[in-house]
Amino acid sequence: MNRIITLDEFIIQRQKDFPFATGELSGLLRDIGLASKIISREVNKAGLADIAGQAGTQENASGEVVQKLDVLADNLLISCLQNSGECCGIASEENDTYVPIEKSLNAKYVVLFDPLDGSSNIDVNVSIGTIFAIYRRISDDGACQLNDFLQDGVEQVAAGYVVYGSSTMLVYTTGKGVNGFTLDPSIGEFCLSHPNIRIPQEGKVYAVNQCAYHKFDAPIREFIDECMDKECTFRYVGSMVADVHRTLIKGGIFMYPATTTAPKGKLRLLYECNPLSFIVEQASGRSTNGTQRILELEATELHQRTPIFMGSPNMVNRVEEFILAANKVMV
Ligand SMILES: O=P(O)(O)OC[C@H]1O[C@](O)(COP(=O)(O)O)[C@@H](O)[C@@H]1O
Ligand SMILES: [Mg+2]
Ligand SMILES: [Mg+2]
Repeated sequence: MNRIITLDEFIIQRQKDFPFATGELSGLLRDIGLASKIISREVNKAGLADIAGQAGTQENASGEVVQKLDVLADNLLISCLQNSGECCGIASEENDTYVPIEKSLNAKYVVLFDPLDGSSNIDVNVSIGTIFAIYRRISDDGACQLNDFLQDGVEQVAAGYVVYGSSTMLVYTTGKGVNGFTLDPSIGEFCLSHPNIRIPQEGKVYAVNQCAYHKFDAPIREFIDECMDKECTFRYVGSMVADVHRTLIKGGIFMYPATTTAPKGKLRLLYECNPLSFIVEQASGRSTNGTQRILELEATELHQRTPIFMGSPNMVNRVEEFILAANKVMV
């Protein structure tokens, strides 16, 4: 039998890569690993009455319907992030504003997350996920401040996602490559299954909400037309985590462009786009809003949205060429 490397063991091993690390980040990653195991257990019961369906008539900060599992995952992450005492505050897609962690107000890190991504897929038993980003606080000691959360994506210290699919997988980066761990339910441990993930440089799969085709700008439609002419494969789960995970492993492009009805796109910069862009770039892929690198976009509000194009360099470069050409014509 091959030697099993658990997530906890891997995190401890990797601490050696950071000579001045004192173990705080490792504590946070372990907290997130624990929360993910509990969320995974609950997701596996998603069809059962007390977990299924909407959380009353509640809407989140973006005006979207909230599912019971969204609330459960949000609460679980907040409570597990208090374990190690290394997190001074969190910001979540489900909360209007950031939440200081009273027990560890002076801690060094803040964590931002989308507790359950793709939640409209819960009730139809399709893959969903959790996305997280960790930043070093920039304010002095004491309660965290808004600017601790409004940092550029390039400042991320670590980021990752968990996909609750045919198996549960946790994938993360601390800026030195990307590694993936599969949850072995029989021992309750995430085990290293995908070391040093690299995205295929030449992809042939495109993922986009094709129904919105007529609402996209002309260059995006031209790119999609070209994908169809070239007989690229089309895949779209409708859970960003699952679509990006497939893109990372098989290559291709995931896009959520601006539309005439959502001129800033749908996906959230801080909770979805930045962490997944950090992972994709660390796996040698690319991520852009069409004209600018996602990780360099200025964050001005917690629930900011951005269009996004991410994945294999050949396909991201190509969609950028269409956008650039259209912008030149306009000038
Ligand atoms: O239904 P659409 O417009 O294709 O949107 C799908 C996108 O919305 C999301 O579900 C939004 O995430 P949440 O479920 O966390 O709100 C993404 O995961 C997905 O990529
Ligand atoms: Mg989401
Ligand atoms: Mg969500």
